[in-house]
Amino acid sequence: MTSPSDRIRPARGVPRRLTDLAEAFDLRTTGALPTDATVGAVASDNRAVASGDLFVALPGTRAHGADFAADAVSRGARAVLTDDAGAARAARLGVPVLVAPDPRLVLGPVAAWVHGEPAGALRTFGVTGTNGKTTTTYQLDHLLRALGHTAGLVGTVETRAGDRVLASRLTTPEAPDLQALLAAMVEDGVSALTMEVSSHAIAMHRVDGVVYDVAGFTNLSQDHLDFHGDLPTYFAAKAELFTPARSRRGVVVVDDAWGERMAATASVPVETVRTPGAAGTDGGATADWTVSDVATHGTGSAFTLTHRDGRSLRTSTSLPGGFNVANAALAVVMVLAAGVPFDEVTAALAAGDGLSARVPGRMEVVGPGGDGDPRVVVDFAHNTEALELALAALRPTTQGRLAVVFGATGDRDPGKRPAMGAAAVAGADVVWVTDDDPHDEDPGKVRAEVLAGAEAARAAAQDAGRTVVVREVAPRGDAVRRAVLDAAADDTVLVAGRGHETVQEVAGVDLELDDRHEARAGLRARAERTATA
Ligand SMILES: CC(=O)N[C@H]1[C@@H](OP(=O)(O)OP(=O)(O)OC[C@H]2O[C@@H](n3ccc(=O)[nH]c3=O)[C@H](O)[C@@H]2O)O[C@H](CO)[C@@H](O)[C@@H]1O[C@H](C)C(=O)N[C@@H](C)C(=O)N[C@H](CCC(=O)O)C(=O)O
Ligand SMILES: Nc1ncnc2c1ncn2[C@@H]1O[C@H](COP(=O)(O)OP(=O)(O)OP(=O)(O)O)[C@@H](O)[C@H]1O
Repeated sequence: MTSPSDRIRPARGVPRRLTDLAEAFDLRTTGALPTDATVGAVASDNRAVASGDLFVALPGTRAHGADFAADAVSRGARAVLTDDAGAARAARLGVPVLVAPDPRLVLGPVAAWVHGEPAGALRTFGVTGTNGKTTTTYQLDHLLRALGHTAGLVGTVETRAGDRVLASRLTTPEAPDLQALLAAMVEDGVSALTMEVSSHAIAMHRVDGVVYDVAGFTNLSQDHLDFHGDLPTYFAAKAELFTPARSRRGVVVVDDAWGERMAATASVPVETVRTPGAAGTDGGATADWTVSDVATHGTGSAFTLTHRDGRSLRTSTSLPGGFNVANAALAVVMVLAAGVPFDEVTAALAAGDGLSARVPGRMEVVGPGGDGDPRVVVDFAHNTEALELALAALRPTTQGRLAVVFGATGDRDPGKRPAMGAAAVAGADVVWVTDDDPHDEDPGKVRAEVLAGAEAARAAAQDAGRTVVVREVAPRGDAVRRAVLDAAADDTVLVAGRGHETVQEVAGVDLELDDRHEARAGLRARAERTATA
């Protein structure tokens, strides 16, 4: 995990006058601004402040940024931008104070202005959706590099600016970090940026100040309702991305009603993509792009992508499952929507072995199976739909039993816990209920809510003549190792929910926990058991 002070900043920059800033954004000041006062960057967390920064003190749910303004000034902040409440507390710090009614609303445009609007110097792609953002951005990054771009990537797993890499704290960074990152990318010669745009980020104005050349939409299902309240509000947050203030063009997967609604409500030009996974539609006749002829190809799938004007290409993705065909198709169409010529994209796909990016913790094969061992796959699925799809993706290539190890996140979305338990029983033969990230919630209580759904589904499956084994094991490391040890040679074990994550937050303590490491420990224990048998 990185701390707020870890951020990628440009090495050079043109300091901007505070008087120009106050005028450009119509900011009230609590006194005369020195005409020579300048700022070179922006920070909204005191721990990230460097000399010459503007510190933006935001009101929050847990604190007001003004609580940290004195420390920010001691770290070299040249001025404070805040609201009226913050201004009263920052007044005696000996630096200019600028006031905005809602500083979070101006934070993005101010940070972009201070850094010289860096997004304008990049080809920019933003991907939103409940599931598939990380996978799609990695595939986009892979294709942009195959096209010769120096590509930048921002998302849940990591932030890459050319050769600089930083582990991510948020899926979508706060505006000061994002704009500094974009400025550093421009400085490093990055020509194309791909990033995940979470619904939280849109709702909290983190990406204000960026107009994406192309915005992509994967899908919408139940998640994060503890923040958005309900699905229509969650949808509305994502729909914001497909407006002229935030993007120039859009590409929308219309495999479900939410996708069709996104395409219909977008106020920017949109191209639609439909795959054979489309539920309850007319099979794609009305989509701009249609995926067809999906076939197993190595560990993933080959597929054909055809436009209504007849243009067609055949390519592949290395990641299994129909949903990864949708992610791959979305990535290709987003690049085409950016104006890259069709034949250049076709050639780059051929040269780059299709969409073959390895996405950390997304259907990551830790043990391929064979030599007496089960196949072991680690995935990030942590909501009901993702779990269903991940299990469905692995079932066709599982000769024996399909086992799943998973839990539900504490302090988030309790409504989805029984449904995840039921989804696991519906899709697997052996279900190991364990912990995910409990955060500050009692892990046993979270497991019990998941088990309630699992047990009900298990009883129903038994009545229908299908036996499913449901077990509860904690802590998570034990559950992963036991599932791998318990599996037969022709089984598959899916370890779902945490993917690439290496830290488990338990009651405020960050514990080292990497599912891939635990899975490999289980495979080693099998080898030792065989050796001593
Ligand atoms: C719901 C949400 O997103 N909250 C974010 C929000 O919190 P907040 O407005 O309540 O702020 P606060 O924590 O009260 O702090 C107030 C101000 O004081 C500042 N501060 C705070 C502490 C300190 O020591 N120094 C300091 O300067 C903060 O930077 C902030 O400006 O602003 C904070 C500062 O940037 C974020 O840390 C916090 O993200 C929390 C940690 C979080 O968990 N966010 C998750 C839900 C999130 O954003 N997830 C999405 C992905 C979702 C998905 O698709 O899975 C993401 O984009 O990562
Ligand atoms: N297009 C899709 N539709 C449904 N499920 C998907 C899709 N793509 C991936 N998944 C499933 O969702 C999980 C998360 O995928 P990924 O990390 O790419 O999505 P994400 O939107 O970035 O998730 P998060 O917002 O939590 O970071 C995967 O591990 C997989 O199980």
